[in-house]
Amino acid sequence: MKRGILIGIAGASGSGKTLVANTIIERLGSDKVVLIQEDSYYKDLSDIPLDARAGRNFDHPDAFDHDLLAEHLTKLLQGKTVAHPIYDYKTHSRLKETRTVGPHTIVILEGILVLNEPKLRNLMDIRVFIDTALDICFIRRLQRDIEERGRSVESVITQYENTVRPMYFQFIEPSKRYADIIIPRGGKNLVAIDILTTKIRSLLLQQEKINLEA
Ligand SMILES: Nc1ncnc2c1ncn2[C@@H]1O[C@H](COP(=O)(O)OP(=O)(O)O)[C@@H](O)[C@H]1O
Ligand SMILES: O=c1ccn([C@@H]2O[C@H](COP(=O)(O)O)[C@@H](O)[C@H]2O)c(=O)[nH]1
Repeated sequence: MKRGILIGIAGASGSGKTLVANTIIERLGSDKVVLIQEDSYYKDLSDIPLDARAGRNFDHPDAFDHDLLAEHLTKLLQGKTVAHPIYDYKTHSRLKETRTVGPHTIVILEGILVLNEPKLRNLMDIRVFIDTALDICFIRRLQRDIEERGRSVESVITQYENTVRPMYFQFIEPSKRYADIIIPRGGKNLVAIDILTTKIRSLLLQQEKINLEA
C-alpha cells in the first residue's frame, strides 16, 4: 500500500531544482520529508580509466540507473528503508558506502531527466518543471562546477557544447509537457515556492491521517 507522496522536480542543470527543493523542505520544517536526487543514481564508471570518464555523456537517460531509482522510490513510498547510493562527481563513480534512507511521508525527487523517464513520472503525485533561461543556467553551472565539482572553465564549456546543451533540447525541454506546474526563473521565485509548499503541506497532513487510520 502506498504510504507516501512523491513530488518530482525537473529542469535544466543549473535551473535551480536543488534550491527550490531545499527551500520547500526548509519551509515545511518537517522530518517527514526527504530529498532524493537523481544524480545519486548515475551509473558507476569506475571500470573505465579515470581520464576517459569525464568525456562521457552525463545528460543522456542511459547515464542513469533509473531502474534502481524507481525501485528505491517505490520502496520509500511503501514505507520501506533503502540503501541510497552516494555519487562522486570528481571521480564519476559511486562511493562504497551508502546512505540509509528510512520511510518519509513526502519524497521530493529532483533531477534533469525525472520527467522524461516514464517509470519515474508515473510514480509522481505532482510534477514540476523549473523553467529558467538556458544562458542563466549556464552561468550558474559554470560557477558551481568550478567551486564545488572540481572543474576548469574549459572543461565546463566543452561539456556544455558537446552534451549538456544538445541533451537539454533533445530530452529535458520536451519533458516540460508532462509538468503539472511550471516555475519560471527557478530558485528564487518565492511566490511559486510558497504555493507549492502550501499544497505539499496539505498533502502531508492528509497522508499522515490516512497512514494513522490504516
Ligand atoms: N534564482 C536564483 N538566483 C541566484 N542564484 C540561484 C538561483 N537559483 C539557483 N541559484 C544558484 O545557482 C546554482 C545552481 O542551482 P541549483 O539549485 O544547484 O541548480 P540545479 O539543481 O537545477 O542544477 C546554485 O549555486 C544556486 O544557489
Ligand atoms: O559525473 C558527472 C555526473 C553529472 N554531471 C553533470 O551534472 C548535471 C546534473 O546535475 P545538476 O545538479 O542538475 O546540475 C548534468 O547536466 C551532467 O552534465 C557531470 O558533469 N559529471
